[in-house]
Amino acid sequence: MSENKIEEDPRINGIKTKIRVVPDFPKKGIMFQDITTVLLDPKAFKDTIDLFVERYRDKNISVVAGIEARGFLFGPPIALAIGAKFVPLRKPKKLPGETIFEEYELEYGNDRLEMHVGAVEAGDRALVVDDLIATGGTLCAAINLLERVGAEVVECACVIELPELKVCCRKAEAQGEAIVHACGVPMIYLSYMD
Ligand SMILES: O=P(O)(O)OC[C@H]1O[C@H](OP(=O)(O)OP(=O)(O)O)[C@H](O)[C@@H]1O
Ligand SMILES: Nc1ncnc2[nH]cnc12
Repeated sequence: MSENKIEEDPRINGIKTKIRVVPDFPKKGIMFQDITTVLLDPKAFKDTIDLFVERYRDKNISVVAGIEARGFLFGPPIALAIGAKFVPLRKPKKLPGETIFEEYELEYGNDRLEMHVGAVEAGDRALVVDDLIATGGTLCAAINLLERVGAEVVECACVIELPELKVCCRKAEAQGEAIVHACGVPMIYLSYMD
């Protein structure tokens, strides 16, 4: 996956230094990557958005789909800057209209993503945005939702990739499990934790 990292840009290191790592949250053994500390620094936050906007502004993206909750922080400014609509992919029972859903497993539990019927149409060109990829289960659920209604998922964009779980992703990929790359969608990320 390293070929998909935005390499060499001096802004990346600045962003990376603003990510706070909290051990044993939300439960023992998890090294939680906290992006709220990036949001406290206007330059790091702007650099994060700009890096994605520079990559996607000429890719004819018609919809940015943001994953609840942290994809809602990065997705809308990217959507506004590239002139795309923003569609929230939400956790269960939050959307008031008719929805479709996908279930998935997390590093620390199970969950489900829902999307409003009609928000994304066949032929839409989609970018999926989240703060972090761990196992890829969440992104896969998002991709499935978008593809079920006929959208083309052009790429997934995350700020952080977890290196220890990347190994799991590669293993899963080799075994042909349904992870992000098995869905056939390229993924870009800015920074992973050393
Ligand atoms: O690659 P995966 O293993 O699927 O994990 C990544 C997902 O986990 C986190 O969200 P979380 O489910 O903790 O929800 P939150 O943003 O609402 O806290 C993160 O923001 C991603 O959405
Ligand atoms: N280690 C982690 N830090 C922050 N968000 C996560 N989502 C899944 N694993 C995570």
